[in-house]
Formats: sequence, structure tokens, C-alpha cells
Amino acid sequence: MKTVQVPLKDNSYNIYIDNDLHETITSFFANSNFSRTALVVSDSNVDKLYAAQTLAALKKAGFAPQLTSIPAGEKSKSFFVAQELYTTAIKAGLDRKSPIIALGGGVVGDIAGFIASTYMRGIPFIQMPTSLLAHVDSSVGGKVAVNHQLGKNLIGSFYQPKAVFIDLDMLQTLPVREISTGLAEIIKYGLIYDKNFFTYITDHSADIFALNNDVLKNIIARSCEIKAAVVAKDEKETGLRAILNFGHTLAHAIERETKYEKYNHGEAVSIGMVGAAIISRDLGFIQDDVIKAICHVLELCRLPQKCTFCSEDGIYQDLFHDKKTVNGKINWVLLDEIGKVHSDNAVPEKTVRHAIKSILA
Ligand SMILES: NC(=O)c1ccc[n+]([C@@H]2O[C@H](COP(=O)([O-])OP(=O)(O)OC[C@H]3O[C@@H](n4cnc5c(N)ncnc54)[C@H](O)[C@@H]3O)[C@@H](O)[C@H]2O)c1
Ligand SMILES: O=C(O)C(=O)C[C@@H](O)[C@H](O)[C@H](O)COP(=O)(O)O
Ligand SMILES: [Zn+2]
Repeated sequence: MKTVQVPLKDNSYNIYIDNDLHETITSFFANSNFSRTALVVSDSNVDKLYAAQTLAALKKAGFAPQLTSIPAGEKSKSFFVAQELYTTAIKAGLDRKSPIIALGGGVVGDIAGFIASTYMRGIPFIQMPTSLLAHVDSSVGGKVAVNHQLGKNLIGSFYQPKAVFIDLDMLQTLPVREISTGLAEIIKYGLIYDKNFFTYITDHSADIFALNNDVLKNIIARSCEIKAAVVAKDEKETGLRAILNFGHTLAHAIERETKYEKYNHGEAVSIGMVGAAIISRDLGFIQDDVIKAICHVLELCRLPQKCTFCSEDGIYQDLFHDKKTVNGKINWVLLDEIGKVHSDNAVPEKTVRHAIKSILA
């Protein structure tokens, strides 16, 4: 078992990473002081695969869990679905000490966490991520949210889980497109924080697609360590944490512009990172060789580098809904070299527009 701690004083928690975590889960819940009425939130794909075993582990710990599922996909991260989940929680009789358990990808984690953070002003929340993206990113760090029709993740809060259980066996059923999706955020960690990790991903992409257990465990553990280290220093994104948003200023605009139908989050992040790298190059922070190295690893990871369905103006206008935009100034996370980034809120409009044009197919 690999355990990564997220050290946040009273809100500290562990991330448990291993194959077959049932006994760890049962023992965690049996030793908790949670009310025994629990709600497991999953989605319409994951419930068929992993709900039975999760409910069994909870029952073994003495819990009476109820399962509810949302339709799979980003469109479920909405007010409408949230409203239905509140009703389910009330009808299930959840009290202030009842846990909500997110069993699914980042969509389930983000919305279930948002419900847990607001239901009765906050009840215990546990992450059981099932996609690679959720293993390495969304289950860690406490950003929970739903989308608004005007922008991605615009309604949310910071609300840490009590624990994260990453069961590597669950990746066996993940569609290959979702492996690529997770890899986009993993490449992000290399770019913002750890050049050796970037090289490791480049060298091991074939092992990752072959689901080599040791390689998966390494990249998931290293990603969680990097995210935990950043979040521990700046839980509520007053400064440093913005580096985890590298590529996301453009990515969120691309997702919204294409109505969450053409690109999933990781694919949009992939294109967004190319755009941010182009801005970094045009401002003289990096040279062409860095862009080449980024495009090479994205290609190995079967990720897109250009956006087919967007317009320059549409994307440009959406950038102003980014949460890092303050007083009308977009705060960009830009590359200095592989493994090092900085923030810049004075990028000229023409530079931004040139980057947008460059990522349009
Ligand atoms: N809170 C954060 O810090 C954070 C970080 C990154 C991304 N996100 C959010 O996460 C979301 C994307 O998450 P995602 O990529 O996991 O998408 P997702 O939750 O839509 O899952 C992707 C697909 O894989 C399926 N799936 C998940 N696990 C599976 C498994 N083990 N076997 C078979 N199918 C499985 C799902 O049903 C879905 O169809 C976005 O909304 C993004 O904004 C949040
Ligand atoms: O945890 C963070 O901080 C991140 O920025 C991680 C991102 O990968 C993630 O997509 C996050 O949900 C984006 O946050 P937002 O504040 O831009 O909505
Ligand atoms: Zn992301």
C-alpha cells in the first residue's frame, strides 16, 4: 500500500493507493465516528461495475448505505442534478454525521463533494475515484463544484474529503480515451513541477496504455504527492495553487464553447497547455524545443493539440469568466522551462489571440 498524506492541520487526510482496497475501506469506516446512514453517489457506467463491492465493504463496516447514480458525463455537473441529489439525501435520512461517498470519475467527485459541502452546511465526504483523471487530480485537494451555463466550475467551494481510496484495479475497465484524459493532468504535473517526472511519462507512455501496474502506481503516487504538496502550501488558491490550473484558462473556454460535447476535460487541458506554451514562447520565456517536447508527449499519450469546433472570438470572450481573472485581467500560468512556471496578468491581447489562432484546427 502506498499512502500519501495531504497535510492541512485539522483537515488533513490520507490518500490510499493499492490494488483491492476493500479491507482498508471497511476498516476506515468501521473505525470512524460517522452516522451509519451513508449515501454512495456514482454514475450510470461505474455503478454497474463497482457499486456492489463498495456497498458490501460499507455493510461489513456496519453501515446502511444507499446508492444513487447520476447519468455519466459532464452534463451531469449541473444545478438540476444537484437539486435531485439534495432530495435523495434528505429522503435517505442523512444527518450531520452521515458520509457521502463519491464512487466515480471527476464528475461524480465534484458534484458529490459540492452536495456534501452544502447539505446541512457540510457533512463528511469520502472520495473513491475510479478514472485515472480522478485518481491523480480531482479526488485530491478539495475543489468541488458544478458548472453554470456561462462557465465551468463557477459555483463551488473548497471542501476536503476525509480520505481518498485509489483502487488501481478499477483502471482495468476504463476506456482508453479516459486513460489519455488522465494523462493530460499527469503531464501537467511534470510541466509545472517536476522535469524528471515529465521525462518518466514520455519514456513510459506505452507501459501506461498497457496498464502496467507498477508504472501506474508510480505515476499516480507521484501526481498525488505533487498535488498534495501544492495544496498543503495554498489550500484556497491565494497564490501558488494557481499553477495546478496550467492550461485550464483555455481548456475551460474550449469545453464551454463546445458545450461539453466534443472534448472531455483532459483533452481540453491538452489543447490548453499547448496554447499556454505558445504564449510562453511568444513572450520569450521558452524556446521552440520545449513546445516540441510537449507536443511529442501529447502525441504519445494520444491527446489532441488543436481545437476543431471553436471560434477565436468565442474562446477569447470566455477567458474572462476564468476564476483567475481579476479586475478584467486574465492571470495566465506560463512556462519558464519544463518543471517551472510563473503567473502573468499582463499578457497582451494580440499574444493571446495569436495563441488561440494557433490552436484552432
Ligand atoms: N476538483 C478538481 O480538482 C478537479 C480536477 C480535475 C478535473 N476535475 C473535473 O473532473 C471532471 C472530469 O473527470 P473524469 O475525466 O473522471 O470524467 P468523468 O467523471 O466523466 O468520467 C469519465 C468517463 O469514464 C467513466 N468511468 C469512470 N471510471 C470508470 C471505470 N473505472 N471503468 C469504466 N468507466 C469508468 C465514467 O462513467 C465516464 O463515462 C471534469 O468535470 C473536471 O472539471 C476536477
Ligand atoms: O486543484 C486545482 O487547483 C486545479 O486547478 C486542478 C484542475 O485540474 C481542475 O480542473 C480544477 O477543477 C480547475 O479548477 P478551477 O478553479 O479552474 O475551476
Ligand atoms: Zn483539470
